[in-house]
Amino acid sequence: MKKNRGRTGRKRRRKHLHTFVDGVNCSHKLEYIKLKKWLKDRGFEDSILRPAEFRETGRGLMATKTLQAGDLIISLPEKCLLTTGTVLRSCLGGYIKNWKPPVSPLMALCTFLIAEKHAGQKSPWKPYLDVLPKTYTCPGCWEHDVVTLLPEPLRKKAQEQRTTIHELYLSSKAFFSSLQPLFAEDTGTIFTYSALEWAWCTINTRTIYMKHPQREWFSLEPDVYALAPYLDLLNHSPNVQVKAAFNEQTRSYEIWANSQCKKYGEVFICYGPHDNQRLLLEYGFVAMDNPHSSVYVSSDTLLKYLPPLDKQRKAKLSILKDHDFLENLTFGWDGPSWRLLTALKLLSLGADELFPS
Ligand SMILES: C[S@@+](CC[C@H](N)C(=O)[O-])C[C@H]1O[C@@H](n2cnc3c(N)ncnc32)[C@H](O)[C@@H]1O
Repeated sequence: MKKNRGRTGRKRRRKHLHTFVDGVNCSHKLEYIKLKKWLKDRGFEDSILRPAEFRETGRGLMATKTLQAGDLIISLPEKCLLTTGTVLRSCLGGYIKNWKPPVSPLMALCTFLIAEKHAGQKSPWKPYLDVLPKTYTCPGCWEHDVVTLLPEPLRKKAQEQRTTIHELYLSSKAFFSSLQPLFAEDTGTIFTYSALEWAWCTINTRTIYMKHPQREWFSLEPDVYALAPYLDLLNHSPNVQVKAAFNEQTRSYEIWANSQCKKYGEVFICYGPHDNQRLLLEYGFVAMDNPHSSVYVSSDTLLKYLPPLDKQRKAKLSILKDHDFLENLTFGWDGPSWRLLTALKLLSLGADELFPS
């Protein structure tokens, strides 16, 4: 009988494979081949990373060799980055410079993404746009009925996110109309609410932090965004550390490993010490085994346990409200946060302690 031919053999082989390979390499797909070529034309030298599908985290980047602390993970030349500078150099630049009141850096980037997506084959950014997600999972994009199922205070934050995008859309309509000379179609059919929602989520979930000097053509909001093709395929892990910054000498955005990553393992970066509520709101996912996990205590819950006959109830609430202490009250792995403890301490003060004579 031939060895390993049966079901047990197949199972064993699969198990053996899984101990080496965490994800399925998808670098052979046409969209990634085109993206790599596009990046190479802009000076990108192939890195040790490959796009892959992972069971736990979806699409991400896989290491083709073991990475040690101190290794360069990726170096993306300035020419590959999409910033407000890119937008100002495009045909949108003149319109942005002439528009009053000035648009925000975020809005300029959203407009650029929508316009380039609309340009299709004609867009020089097509290979990048083709690998961007078609939809996003941030709560601001969820159906209203689904958002109402969320617990407070997450529900309120999700509704605020939706309102933010909606207000941005309404306040930008006139600016979008001003771009009509650039398009054969009615701008109302190009710069739609769903197009803005997609662009807004693209910026909010994928940009790297890169501070640019304040420019007179933009509003005063900080200009700290850069879209970094390919590098933005890196998923988040709260348990890794990397060094990431724009290197003025090499004129490239570089990421350096601070810990080891095994060959064929997923390479992660850390988006910040975020709890799962923040990850869900800003990036549309939650992280397993998140050391920053916390449970939010809504002000309603807090007030439920405040003695109803407390004569100082109104005064205490007013102090907490004025000092913004009715929000972001949490329990973490180490117990109540300092903010929650402070709020609880104030609520449990006796009348003589609250206003000592
Ligand atoms: C910068 S992109 C990373 C690449 C992304 N997975 C992709 O396919 O384009 C950030 C997005 O990746 C996803 N993501 C990042 N880290 C994740 C994780 N640990 N688990 C699940 N999804 C994650 C979230 O959808 C997030 O908004």
